[in-house]
Amino acid sequence: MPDSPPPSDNIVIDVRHVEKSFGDGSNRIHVLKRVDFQAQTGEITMLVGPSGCGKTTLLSAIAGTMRVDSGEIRVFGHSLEKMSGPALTRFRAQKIGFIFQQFNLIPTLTVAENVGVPLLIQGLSNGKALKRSRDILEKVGLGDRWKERPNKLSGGQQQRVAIARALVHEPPLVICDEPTAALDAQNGEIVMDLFRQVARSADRSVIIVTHDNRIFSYADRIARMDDGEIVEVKEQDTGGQPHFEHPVHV
Ligand SMILES: Nc1ncnc2c1ncn2[C@@H]1O[C@H](COP(=O)(O)OP(=O)(O)OP(=O)(O)O)[C@@H](O)[C@H]1O
Repeated sequence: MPDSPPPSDNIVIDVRHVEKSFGDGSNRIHVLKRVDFQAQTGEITMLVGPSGCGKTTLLSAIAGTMRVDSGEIRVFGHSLEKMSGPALTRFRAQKIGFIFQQFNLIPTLTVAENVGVPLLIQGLSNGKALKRSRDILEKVGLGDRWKERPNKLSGGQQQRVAIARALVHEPPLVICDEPTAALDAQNGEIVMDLFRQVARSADRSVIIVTHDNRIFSYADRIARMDDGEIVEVKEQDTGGQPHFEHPVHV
């Protein structure tokens, strides 16, 4: 396949003709079928679609935690396929904050130590990392829980710790899989306002996979996926004042 032209300045994610299958022989399933997808800086992009259509698989490919079979994924103009494993790991640590469905908190560390992990990877001292971790824990409403172990917290509180850890090193790209699933309206609003702040920066971007119809008004762009393909992309005017909906059903 010919090398793609470099993306325009505000395209942060550029996915072209990406395919991915799992399994062999008669068990083989073609999960991503020639996906094309873009996301821009200064925006929240939501990826929606029925369960099993391939959203998490696409997110994992963009996050560089899973290699694809064919096609190309550029993040900030860098082609992920062309990076070696160690280079990809370094790139991810610097550029991307992740929130996955499983919160992946380390049970033996305190809440603040968990949040500080990306800062330690970047070489900050323990003291500075702790201060910044406590600051962001304050913002997600967990300022008083920093010394606890994660298993002492509820599911929604653990989700907020995972969100704090994804944002603490101020990565230019934040990638989230169902970030509000375990959150009540008040905490959902706090978290979405934080994502909104991130996406207000001209050089940052937030991608959210979600089934949560309470948060759709925060999206600048909604990409709908079905059966391994992006079938529709809609731009939304958030009017500067998106708000967390109180749903009839979630
Ligand atoms: N590592 C894997 N090995 C085999 N099959 C997989 C793997 N990961 C995902 N799949 C399959 O790929 C399909 C798409 O899964 P994926 O998790 O991407 O869907 P999704 O749209 O995110 O679903 P949901 O909304 O329920 O989270 C499913 O059929 C799933 O079983």
